[in-house]
Amino acid sequence: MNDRAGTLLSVRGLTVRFRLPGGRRVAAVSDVGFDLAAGECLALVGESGCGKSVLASALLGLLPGNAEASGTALLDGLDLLAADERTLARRVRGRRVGLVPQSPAAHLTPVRTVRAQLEETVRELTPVPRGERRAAAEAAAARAAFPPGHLDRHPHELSGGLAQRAATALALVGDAPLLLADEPTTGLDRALVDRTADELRRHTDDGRGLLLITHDLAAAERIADRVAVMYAGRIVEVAPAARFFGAPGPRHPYARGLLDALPTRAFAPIPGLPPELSALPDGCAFAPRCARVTDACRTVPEPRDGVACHHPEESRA
Ligand SMILES: Nc1ncnc2c1ncn2[C@@H]1O[C@H](COP(=O)(O)OP(=O)(O)OP(=O)(O)O)[C@@H](O)[C@H]1O
Ligand code: NI
Repeated sequence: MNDRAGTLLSVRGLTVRFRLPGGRRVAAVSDVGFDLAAGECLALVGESGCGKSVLASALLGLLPGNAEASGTALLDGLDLLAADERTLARRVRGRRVGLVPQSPAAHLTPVRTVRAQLEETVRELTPVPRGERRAAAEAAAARAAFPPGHLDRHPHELSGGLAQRAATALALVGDAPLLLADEPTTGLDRALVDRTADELRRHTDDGRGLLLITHDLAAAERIADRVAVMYAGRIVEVAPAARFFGAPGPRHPYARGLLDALPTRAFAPIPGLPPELSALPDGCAFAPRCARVTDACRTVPEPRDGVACHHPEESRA
């Protein structure tokens, strides 16, 4: 599942800064790099405000006007960060990158039925001739396990779970090789979280790459092949999910703290708060909260073996 030869998305040096009035700058994403293969799910986890959604917006060319992005993000040879809006609109969004949104209810158009929205998206994104759009829309619904009997309903007539499936069906219409899911399970109960996660996994097993953005570590553990942990705009650890959630466990002190904070584990929160991204300290951003801090932490650690820390926990494999 980690077939490097099948790399679908390759991100290097991705950095996003927001300019604020008064000359302040928000370092939302800093020097992020990762690869994602076809058929692979990479979970991007980290506390609220660490830059996950900004990273996703950068990949989709949907950053607001006060943002500056640099770096590269190659998807099938096309640099998403260098592409112009026309290319992104015509060739990328929906066609090469399917977006499973954070809040499906907000993403769906309230005044139109699910069927109408699916058919419209089929018309926009695929060459399917008019007479076959109805069948194509029904096929997309089926792929997302959306029940055909509910196709003629409006979004407000759907449960949270069905709204999520409708949004996923829309994301699947263009048969994009990369799926980007930003908090797809927010607001769902545990059973629905599991089901939604399993469905996303199924679309990954069909050969798509899935970037799953979530702060739900249980969902990440359930379906991810690898986990990337973000802190204050940087990826501080990337590890195979089995090693991260099992043995030897996370190696970055922040990543270990995230897992230890889970109610199902030690239930011990990390002391302190993440830094303001408009006033990042020099050096390692986690140092002020880290029990293992040393003088070396005054510089930003370079990632080594998937961990950006001057004193990672030893691999106990
Ligand atoms: N348009 C903007 N202008 C200035 N700062 C912004 C803007 N959009 C986002 N930010 C800042 O960028 C940082 C990263 O935000 P982001 O939404 O990516 O966090 P996140 O990790 O997705 O959090 P959550 O889990 O809550 O969704 C935050 O500090 C946020 O305030
Ligand atoms: Ni977010």
